[in-house]
Amino acid sequence: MSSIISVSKLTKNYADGFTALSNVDLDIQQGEIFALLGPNGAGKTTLISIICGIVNPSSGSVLADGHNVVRDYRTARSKIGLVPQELCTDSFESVLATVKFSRGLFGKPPNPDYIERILRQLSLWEKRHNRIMTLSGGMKRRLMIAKALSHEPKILFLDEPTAGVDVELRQDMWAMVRELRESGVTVILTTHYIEEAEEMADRVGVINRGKIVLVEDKDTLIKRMGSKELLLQLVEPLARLPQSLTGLPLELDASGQQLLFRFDIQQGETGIADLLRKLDRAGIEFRDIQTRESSLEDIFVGLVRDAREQHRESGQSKKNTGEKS
Ligand SMILES: Nc1ncnc2c1ncn2[C@@H]1O[C@H](COP(=O)(O)OP(=O)(O)OP(=O)(O)O)[C@@H](O)[C@H]1O
Repeated sequence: MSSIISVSKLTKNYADGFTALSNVDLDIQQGEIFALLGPNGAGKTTLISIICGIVNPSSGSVLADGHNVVRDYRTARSKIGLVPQELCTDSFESVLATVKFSRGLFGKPPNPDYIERILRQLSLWEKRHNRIMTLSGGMKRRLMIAKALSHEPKILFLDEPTAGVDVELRQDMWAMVRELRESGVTVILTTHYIEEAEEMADRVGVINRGKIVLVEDKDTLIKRMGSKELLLQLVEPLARLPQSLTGLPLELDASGQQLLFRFDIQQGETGIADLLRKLDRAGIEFRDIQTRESSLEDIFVGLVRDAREQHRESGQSKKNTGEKS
């Protein structure tokens, strides 16, 4: 698969001096659903806004379908559809008129067949003559997607597509996004719902304090979710793992007093019996044993916390050296 969006060394310093993005590298593959996760203020909207040409980067570059979003703005922007968080439409217009108008803004010639196809796909065709103010909340959200797709973009950004939406409508949205992917559109969504990323995404990226801290295949993350940890408190601390235990998914913590063994609960054979035999043979005794399950939520929270601590530490060391943070 090739990259349809390529973000390279992207930094954004706002006018007040705040650095919202710092040296971000990210590649989105053609035809995937990519979920961008991050806590409030992490930089998700800033990143999307730069890719969509709404905000100027301070340094670095973004290519959308091979076109530089600053130097070749019009062509790059025509490849992208953006569904913002807020519903913003003229409520007196009809559904059909507003979608046609959006297409016209990109200088595309009329294509009634295409407009009909997307309105049918989004279950809005029957409502095409309705004024927007008469639509339900769910229909208005679908209309925002129809507007974003009106100029036949290859890439669709969905900013918090299901924020404040009920469970049923959320599932409809998920089904629809999958259909869009089937039709060849690359979808990038931001979300606060880990469950949503889990349900929909092919890959997941985590952003925190303007830095990408993880990009990973969702199935790999799911596997991690299915993994459990076994913690063994040792009677005597170890300086290092003995040779007979290397090659196992086993880690010795910095104090040398705790062993962490990771295993997959979905596998019939966990490897615990083998581990215990090997510990016994190596003469390693433990006084306590605990199991712990890690979820995607844990992984996410852990990543964000680690990044926060690193940030604090680097701020501290800069203070110590008198450097500005
Ligand atoms: N125009 C601006 N001037 C100064 N700082 C800004 C500006 N826009 C955003 N910021 C700051 O940049 C940081 C990132 O904001 P951004 O909106 O990109 O985050 P986000 O991840 O989308 O957050 P949320 O999930 O809350 O929407 C925040 O600390 C925000 O206050």
